Amino acid sequence: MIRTDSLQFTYQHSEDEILRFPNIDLSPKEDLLILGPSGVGKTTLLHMLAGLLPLRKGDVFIANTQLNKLTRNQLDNFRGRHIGLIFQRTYFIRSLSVLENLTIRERFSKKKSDRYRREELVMQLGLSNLMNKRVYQLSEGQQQRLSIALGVIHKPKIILADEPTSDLDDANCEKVISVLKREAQICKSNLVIVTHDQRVKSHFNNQISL
Ligand SMILES: Nc1ncnc2c1ncn2[C@@H]1O[C@H](COP(=O)(O)OP(=O)(O)OP(=O)(O)O)[C@@H](O)[C@H]1O
Repeated sequence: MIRTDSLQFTYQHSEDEILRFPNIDLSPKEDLLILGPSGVGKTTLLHMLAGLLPLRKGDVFIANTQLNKLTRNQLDNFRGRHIGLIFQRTYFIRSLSVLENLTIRERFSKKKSDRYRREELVMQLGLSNLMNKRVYQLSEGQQQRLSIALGVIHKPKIILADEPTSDLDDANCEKVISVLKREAQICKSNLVIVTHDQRVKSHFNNQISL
């Protein structure tokens, strides 16, 4: 469940540009596609939903937790446990293996490590044979699939994906969307995608445009 109320954001040194966002109200397991042209504030909104940007105006509730009522530590713990982030630019530990990156992400969530879940997920994403490779040895496409695995391994309550398909050909775009939807179903989470990729539109009924 995700609910936002009267969200606004202004970046420091850009005080004349106020970004205003429509309210969001998602029931458990509901998907949302957020569309909009470059610069309109899609990434900013996603970062506010993830508690990565301070909420100066407006509220975000995730599974009945009001993000702006949490202390910094509580917010970090909440994000680690309950939010799955798939960024445009991914943050791996490049000198470690695929398996080590996944294990660290699992540990960070403070949830019990689930070997079956990990093996099933990497198989779905075609990463099973790459578990002992270091991240710098992977191709771009393999790294992108790993970023999805890292975003969902801990079964988050919400999965937030920023432009997950923008650099992909049509076949891989379809594949990534179906993997994300399937993971959201398995994790019983809300899936929120922000994109300007019009190919993704037909896959989601629930859409807002910024
Ligand atoms: N750190 C920052 N400091 C100041 N302004 C910023 C900062 N980050 C983003 N902005 C500005 O805020 C606005 C919204 O940016 P944002 O990245 O959220 O847009 P977007 O819709 O995700 O764009 P894109 O599709 O190109 O990724 C833009 O005008 C951008 O220039």
